Amino acid sequence: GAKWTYDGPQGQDHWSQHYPYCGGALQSPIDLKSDLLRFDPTLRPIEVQNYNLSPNEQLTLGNNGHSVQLSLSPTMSISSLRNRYTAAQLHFHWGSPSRPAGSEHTVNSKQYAAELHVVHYNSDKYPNISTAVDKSDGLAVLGVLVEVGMFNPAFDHILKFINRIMYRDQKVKVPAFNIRALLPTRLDEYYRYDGSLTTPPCYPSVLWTVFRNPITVSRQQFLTLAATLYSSNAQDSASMSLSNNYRKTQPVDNRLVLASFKE
Ligand SMILES: NS(=O)(=O)c1cc(-c2ccccc2)cc(-c2ccccc2)c1
Ligand SMILES: [Zn+2]
Repeated sequence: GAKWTYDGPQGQDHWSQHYPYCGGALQSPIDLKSDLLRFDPTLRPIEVQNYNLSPNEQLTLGNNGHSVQLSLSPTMSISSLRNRYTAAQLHFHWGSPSRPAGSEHTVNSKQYAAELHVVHYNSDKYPNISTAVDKSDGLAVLGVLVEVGMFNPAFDHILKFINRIMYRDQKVKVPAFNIRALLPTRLDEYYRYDGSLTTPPCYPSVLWTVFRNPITVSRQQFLTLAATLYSSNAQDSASMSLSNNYRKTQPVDNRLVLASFKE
């Protein structure tokens, strides 16, 4: 579709001109405010299957001009939801080298350095992700907040190849690794709400699970993520850095935001 950006004339305040859902209801991300949350004791720990991929398997790491994304094996899934959701891809949103604040969801207005999204589709109901992407029960995304702290060995399985996909539309095959190591230790503490894709076309088709506990990456790892990629392609004379690729928080309106834990 038409090209969109996070800032400027095609920036997020204008997305709804070409993508009407972006101006509609059930939009993501949101600010996860304590006084909005409702503790829900029926929310079970998230259970994932086959996240521990073999290094013999290869995944595609790519720069799509808006994020760095990694294709995932269709053997991976979330098994603890009403339907089975099969993994499709993961990608990140981040700030900039000078401002390590680029998460999409915020917690009591605190913005984290970055955010990881692991995108799954309802494979009980839909044959593939393209048919699922605009259905109200189509997608389930796991959101992981990222803060700067201890070095993260799992994150390096992606970072060590990032200089091969500096420009838009570049892709590279990489060895698979244990994707579970990118998630926080505790999968029983999370926020849950009905929302949308945080990029155009902003379909209100996502069951959001944002884990309470962030993962950490080292400052050097964050800088590598935030300072290496371009949103322009290799031929473009003027290179545009890929940074601050996060959508601002959206109105919650009368949505219920659930928590699987008591504060
Ligand atoms: N941020 S997100 O989780 O809502 C999201 C989901 C999907 C997505 C991916 C596959 C199937 C269905 C939805 C794609 C993107 C995306 C990010 C950057 C550039 C373009 C698209 C973002
Ligand atoms: Zn995302």
